[in-house]
Amino acid sequence: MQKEFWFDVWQNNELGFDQKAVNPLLVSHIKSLNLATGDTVFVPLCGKSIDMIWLLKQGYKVVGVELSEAAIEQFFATLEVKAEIWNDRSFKRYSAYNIEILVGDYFQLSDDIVGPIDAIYDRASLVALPHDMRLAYCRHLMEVCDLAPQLLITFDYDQGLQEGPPFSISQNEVIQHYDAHYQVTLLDSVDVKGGLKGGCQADEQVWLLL
Ligand SMILES: C[S@@+](CC[C@H](N)C(=O)[O-])C[C@H]1O[C@@H](n2cnc3c(N)ncnc32)[C@H](O)[C@@H]1O
Repeated sequence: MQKEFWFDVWQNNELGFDQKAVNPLLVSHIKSLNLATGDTVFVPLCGKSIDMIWLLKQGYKVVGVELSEAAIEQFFATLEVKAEIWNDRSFKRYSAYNIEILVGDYFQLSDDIVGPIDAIYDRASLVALPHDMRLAYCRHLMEVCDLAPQLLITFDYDQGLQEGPPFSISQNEVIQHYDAHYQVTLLDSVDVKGGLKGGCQADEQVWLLL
């Protein structure tokens, strides 16, 4: 998926992935990360996810990265907070009380740009990328976050029935990406109500990486 694809998605408002309510798997399983108030959660490929507002309300700091500045302008409008904005190397940094969003290319991040991270929350991020980008995405995530614990949400469905994104990620694939570095546990698997994109049967799965 090239950058232009995502810029078009935001420009054309094709936001089927954007949730109107907080992800129930996040709410049910955040406790598995054993976070303390004030800990920092990294949200890669964050879009304008409402889950970030929920994380802030739980008392966590949030660091996100997102290609689309339009998404981040919409996010801060929803949050009803005015961000300070400045240029930080190849990123535009949007900053307000407990939240920092880096607008730019995830693959250009380094650990000193991201800062210390206590946990990673990946929802609709790994699954947004085609197979050839996912290996680089996972390696980069482990590098910039120094193997911080992770809550990962994926979809598992018959890729032959429907094109991504979101792409189907099998149990084997999660293990291939992360098993050498983390203890990988499948916490829950739920049927997507009404199917994915209004049709295809799919399971939404939540993984704990410790
Ligand atoms: C499917 S959306 C998911 C957004 C968010 N995680 C959510 O749950 O709503 C994927 C997002 O990744 C962003 N994105 C794709 N490639 C990126 C990259 N290389 N760097 C930063 N953001 C990227 C897109 O602009 C898009 O907002």
